[in-house]
Amino acid sequence: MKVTVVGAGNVGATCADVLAYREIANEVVLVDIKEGVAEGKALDIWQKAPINLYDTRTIGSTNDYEKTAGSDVIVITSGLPRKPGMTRDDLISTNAGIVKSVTENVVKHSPDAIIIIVSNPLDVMTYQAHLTSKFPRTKVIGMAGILDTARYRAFLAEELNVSPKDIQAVLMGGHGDTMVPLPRYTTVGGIPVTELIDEDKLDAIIERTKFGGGELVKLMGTSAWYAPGSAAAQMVEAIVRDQKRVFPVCIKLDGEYGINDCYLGVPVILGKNGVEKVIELDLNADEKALLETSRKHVLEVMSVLDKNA
Ligand SMILES: NC(=O)c1ccc[n+]([C@@H]2O[C@H](COP(=O)([O-])OP(=O)(O)OC[C@H]3O[C@@H](n4cnc5c(N)ncnc54)[C@H](O)[C@@H]3O)[C@@H](O)[C@H]2O)c1
Ligand SMILES: O=C(O)C[C@H](O)C(=O)O
Repeated sequence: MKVTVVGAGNVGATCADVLAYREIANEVVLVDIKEGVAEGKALDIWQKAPINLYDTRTIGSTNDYEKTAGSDVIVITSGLPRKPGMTRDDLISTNAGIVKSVTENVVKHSPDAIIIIVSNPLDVMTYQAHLTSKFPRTKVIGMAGILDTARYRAFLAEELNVSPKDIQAVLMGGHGDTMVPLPRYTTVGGIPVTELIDEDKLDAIIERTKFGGGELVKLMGTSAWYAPGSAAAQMVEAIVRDQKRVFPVCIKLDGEYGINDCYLGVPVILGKNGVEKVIELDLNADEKALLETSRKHVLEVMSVLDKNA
């Protein structure tokens, strides 16, 4: 299997590294616009292979998309990250242009690939890539839900002093402050989380999760990469190994949850065909209201992209 990662910055290089050392693909091509950066990082990852014992071939390219030809999966991480004081939506004008031109280049050389978007604002960049590629909606999807859910699970594991491995959860909606955590679908080793934690503590964890990206931007002056890069690699793994994993993934909704033409995170089954099924949960009135707020927010940002098109 061949995987291309566009953007050899913090998230892209981390994703390529995870794909290599976990041998998720046979070949990983890392592309960046900055001269030599992708080649250098790909070479560094390759030189780690004899130490960490893997044989995934990593290749770097400065804007030469010939090298990406025939990729099975493409991960797009190119674009600006936010700085303290910015929202993800502030990145739209710069990143929409980058995602559009990168998508044009990758689809030319890999017409059958599945595209995973990471660049922000995530839901709207997924829209951009879908518009540009004209691929089916099930093959142009965004990574955010795995990351947001991981943050929620990590905070819960810390609070309950249990292994993060035993926490299962679902988060829905846009990748932003309006994301929709679902305590009703959160379990700890099969036990509903609400039986193990006070309501006010759970509410505080949900609030922290919603602003989890911003917390890291404030600490580091730029956004996170270890968890995001690993989350994108986990989506690639589900596809190339046809694992049928159940993950929250951003996709254009086509009637599911009574929503049309909006890109939102929802639980799906992910396998060799991309999104193989959107899972429709029976949301209660409060959960539906939160999802509606999230939908309205994403639609507003989508309309900025439409105006600038
Ligand atoms: N979806 C998520 O959950 C999530 C999580 C973390 C980061 N992000 C987003 O991912 C993006 C990348 O973040 P980062 O921390 O890796 O940033 P970064 O600045 O470290 O890396 C971005 C890279 O993209 C490259 N690039 C820019 N234009 C390009 C083009 N036209 N072609 C190829 N490469 C190009 C840059 O040269 C740079 O190396 C940001 O938009 C960030 O907001 C999303
Ligand atoms: O917060 C950001 O700007 C990056 C990313 O979306 C994240 O959640 O870490």
